[in-house]
Amino acid sequence: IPELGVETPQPEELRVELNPISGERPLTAITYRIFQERDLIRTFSIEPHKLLSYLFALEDSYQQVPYHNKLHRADVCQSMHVLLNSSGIKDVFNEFEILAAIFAAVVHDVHHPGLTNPFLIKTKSDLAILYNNESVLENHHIAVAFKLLQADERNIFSNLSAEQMETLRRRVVDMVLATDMAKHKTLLADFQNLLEAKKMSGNDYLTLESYDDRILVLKNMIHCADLSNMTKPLDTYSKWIDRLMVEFWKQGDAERDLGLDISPMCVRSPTTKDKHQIGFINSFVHPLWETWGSLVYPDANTILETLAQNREWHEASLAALTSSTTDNS
Ligand SMILES: C=CNC(=O)N1CCc2c(sc(NC(=O)Cc3ccccc3)c2C(=O)OC=C)C1
Repeated sequence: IPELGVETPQPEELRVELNPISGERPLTAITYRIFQERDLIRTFSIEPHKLLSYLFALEDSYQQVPYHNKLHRADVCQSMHVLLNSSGIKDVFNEFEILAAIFAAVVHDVHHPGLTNPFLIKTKSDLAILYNNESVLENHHIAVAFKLLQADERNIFSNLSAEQMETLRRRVVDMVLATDMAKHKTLLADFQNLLEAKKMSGNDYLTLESYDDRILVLKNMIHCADLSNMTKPLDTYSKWIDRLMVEFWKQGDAERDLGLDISPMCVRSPTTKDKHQIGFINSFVHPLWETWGSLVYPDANTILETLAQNREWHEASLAALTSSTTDNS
């Protein structure tokens, strides 16, 4: 498969043509490139025009929300691509698992309404009724992703056997469901138990035999990719937070208008952003990345340092805010 996806006598002209697409279509550009780099198109005889049609449809299947949009999906897809190459697990996963992992990352938030599961549940939304309050958003993302595959011109897996398709679907469902924040504590505890057991067995590299052990690592990997904003350099990280806070504050306004309790991170106040980030990093992000860091040691050391610095930045910013408010109080 040529670098630009199609044979051309004028690669430079085509590259100029394609650039605006990668600007408007970051998800398609990034995902297509990753499929190429990992040779997935050739290995699974994926027809390039079907891959582009599917990615375009995926990119166009979204609601106008500031954070949970195609940029976030492109970001998680790229982060997954990097995490799959971490030392200690680089040669663990086979091409089928890699196909499932990249696909799960690119579809994991498709058609996200910009609202949280607790909100959808307490407002008795159609989605919560449809999915019986169980991982409401995540079930929706998976259903939309596979619905889009049903059109023949978008079925990128048409050359997989029925059995391969069944296993791929199982893996994608397992990974996307694992991005539900409500599953975090169990997912991380199982991951820590697995690593403890492996350490006890003494061999220094990770050997994963069972489907359950293998998918458990991939579930934690996509969960890490989904919560990787706080491990990025501050200027990138703060751009993500600003997008997310707009989404949360809009939800807070809706909760207020509906006479519902306002979720803590949706309260419009100067200290919410810092308080929520500090709490979220302490309860979810640091424990998860510390465990991941022990699996891929020393690959995640920089990430863990950046995470600590970002948390300190919020603590300093909160201290400055609260001292200034106490000053003039
Ligand atoms: C750039 C910074 N990013 C963040 O601060 N977050 C990432 C996304 C997120 C939260 S808090 C939260 N969600 C909630 O806090 C609501 C909730 C609480 C408990 C169970 C399920 C949902 C989410 C979220 O939904 O992402 C899903 C992976 C915090």
